[in-house]
Amino acid sequence: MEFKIAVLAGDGIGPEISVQGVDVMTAVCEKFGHKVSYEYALCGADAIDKVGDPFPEATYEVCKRADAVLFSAVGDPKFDNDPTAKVRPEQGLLAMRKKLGLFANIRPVQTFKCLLHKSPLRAELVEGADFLCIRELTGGMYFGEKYQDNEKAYDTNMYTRPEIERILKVGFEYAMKRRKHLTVVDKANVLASSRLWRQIAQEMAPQYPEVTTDYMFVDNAAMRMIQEPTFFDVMVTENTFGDILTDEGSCISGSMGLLPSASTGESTPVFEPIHGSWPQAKGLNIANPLAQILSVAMLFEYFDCKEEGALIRKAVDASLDACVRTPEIQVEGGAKYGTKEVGEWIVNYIRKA
Ligand SMILES: NC(=O)C1=CN([C@@H]2O[C@H](COP(=O)(O)OP(=O)(O)OC[C@H]3O[C@@H](n4cnc5c(N)ncnc54)[C@H](O)[C@@H]3O)[C@@H](O)[C@H]2O)C=CC1
Ligand SMILES: CC(C)CC(=O)C(=O)O
Ligand SMILES: [Mg+2]
Repeated sequence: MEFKIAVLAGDGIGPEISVQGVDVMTAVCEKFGHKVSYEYALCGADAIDKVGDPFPEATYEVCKRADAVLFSAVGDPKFDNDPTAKVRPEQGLLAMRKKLGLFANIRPVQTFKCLLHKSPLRAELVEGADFLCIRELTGGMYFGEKYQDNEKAYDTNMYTRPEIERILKVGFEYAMKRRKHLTVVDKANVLASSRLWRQIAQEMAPQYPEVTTDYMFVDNAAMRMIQEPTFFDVMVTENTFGDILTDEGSCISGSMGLLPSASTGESTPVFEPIHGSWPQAKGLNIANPLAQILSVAMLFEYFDCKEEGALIRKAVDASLDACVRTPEIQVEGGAKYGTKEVGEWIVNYIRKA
């Protein structure tokens, strides 16, 4: 195959993990005889500083002509700490998702056997947890009408029937391919938007008689994820709830630096870690590159390159087993590995495999 990849490194730890993702992509392509080329483009705070726009038109063009986007993270404290800033790095990420029509964000939450004790939850509780959060990505509060003055502010949580139907369909279809259990997470006891989600889910469920569909309020789901994470197979939920619940999900795996995702929909898919730009770690070579590297595995799997994805997963497992890990998941007293060293170890493993 031939892959044209748009690389959007962004801010904070973004550029450091991006390099590792690209190197793994290149190593796998060499191994399997695929051609790969990269086009780098600006986004986030970096793009605001350089051209005044967090998702410049030139970046959009690069994304449109690519087969896939390898995205890292955006965000910078100088904007986080200025609630009056009119242009923000995160608007670039939202613009990319909206313009590319990426309505379905697939976020797998899994455990690694050797990291069970790194979860703040008891190992026996998280063992075997393996679920997908299907997060709606281009609607809801992040995109609804907003207003802000010194006395009043609001964000509108709006969803239309077609938006709900298409994301629920993704949820039901993933459930069919997995353990056939779909949990629709909403707040239908309070929110009108959630009631429409639940109504449409109930209308669609009979089309998937093999799927056990249940409905759970988001506050209860947040608790159940901690209490019994193995309960879940596929959960489908709106943009805001999915964003929050998957950060919580990273505690099941043991680190924010472990969770990849695929943002898919109407055009070029984007593969991105679920975490942000962790600005405090910028330049320190301590960020875990695995979320980015596993996003590359998801990229290959999206294009039906199963062996390529499996090799990356094998290399990641091997690095963890060999204790080649970044500080937040390192064994006590073990050798120290940085972002770069973990990435290089994985690339070498792939080359030798
Ligand atoms: N997709 C994106 O680009 C996202 C961007 N952001 C932005 O990122 C900036 C920082 O936001 P935060 O709320 O601090 O979230 P964050 O995800 O950047 O960091 C939260 C915590 O997660 C851990 N963490 C994150 N990435 C890690 C990695 N690769 N390896 C090991 N540990 C890691 C660290 O302990 C960190 O303190 C903000 O400007 C925010 O708006 C936040 C979330 C997503
Ligand atoms: C920074 C936000 C726009 C998004 C976010 O937190 C996420 O996609 O996980
Ligand atoms: Mg988030």
